[in-house]
Amino acid sequence: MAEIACTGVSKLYGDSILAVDGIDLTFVSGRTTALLGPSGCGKSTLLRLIAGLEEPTAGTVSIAGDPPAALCRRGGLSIAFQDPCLLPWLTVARNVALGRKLARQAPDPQRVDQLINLVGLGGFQNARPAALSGGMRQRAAIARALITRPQVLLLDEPFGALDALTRRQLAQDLPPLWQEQDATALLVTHSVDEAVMLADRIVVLSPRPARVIADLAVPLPRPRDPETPAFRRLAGDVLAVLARGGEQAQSLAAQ
Ligand SMILES: Nc1ncnc2c1ncn2[C@@H]1O[C@H](COP(=O)(O)OP(=O)(O)OP(=O)(O)O)[C@@H](O)[C@H]1O
Repeated sequence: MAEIACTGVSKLYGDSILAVDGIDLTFVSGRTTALLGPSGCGKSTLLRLIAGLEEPTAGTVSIAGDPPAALCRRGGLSIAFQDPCLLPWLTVARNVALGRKLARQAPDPQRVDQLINLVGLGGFQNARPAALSGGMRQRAAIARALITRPQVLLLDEPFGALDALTRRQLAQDLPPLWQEQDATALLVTHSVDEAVMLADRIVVLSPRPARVIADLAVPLPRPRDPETPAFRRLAGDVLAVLARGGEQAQSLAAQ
């Protein structure tokens, strides 16, 4: 079990850029949470703090009671960024397999194949990144993040460069992959539909500095269809919360 606990987490860049302000959140195993907020609000900063890539200026982040670095060292934490960061000289299969090598796990060519097929790259195992579209590279990066069967999976707008149809397909196909292994998954997004499609829980953040303005359950069965009335209703509610958060921040700034 890899419960993530953020306690009073803040991040100040330099003297004046407060990106994250006093976040208290717990994320439990087997659940997918979307961190939703307007552009520049501090979502990626919060994700980097949880990954241990940056240190908070106040508060603490722990995973299963330890600092994030402890899980990283054991290969239990994977992160996929919007920029896929594939190694150009390696094939798709080798890029995906690299995830296990870096985590010092034994090779598992069968899982490499399975994941490549699942993200819709079947037939491109031997292609190099230069021969792929941006969206295909992103899908390869998602497969690489999943190859270690991580206990914690952090996704920073991983579907940003994908077309609407592929996003929808991956949103259906991917969550079962990390749910079956009881991973604690966090997804950063500014798309309400993506949050409702993928998550069990949506944490809505204010404009910078990121503060929690709502913490909502997504009680929709899977697979989800964005065209259904229940989906549209929930997406509308979330959007209203997001818009209210923006208005509150503007009126505070004006005071
Ligand atoms: N290394 C850094 N040094 C200084 N300021 C930074 C740094 N990283 C982020 N910031 C600032 O912190 C704020 C939050 O940035 P962050 O990337 O976390 O937002 P975001 O919500 O993920 O944005 P987007 O949705 O546009 O990706 C921004 O004002 C950004 O300029």
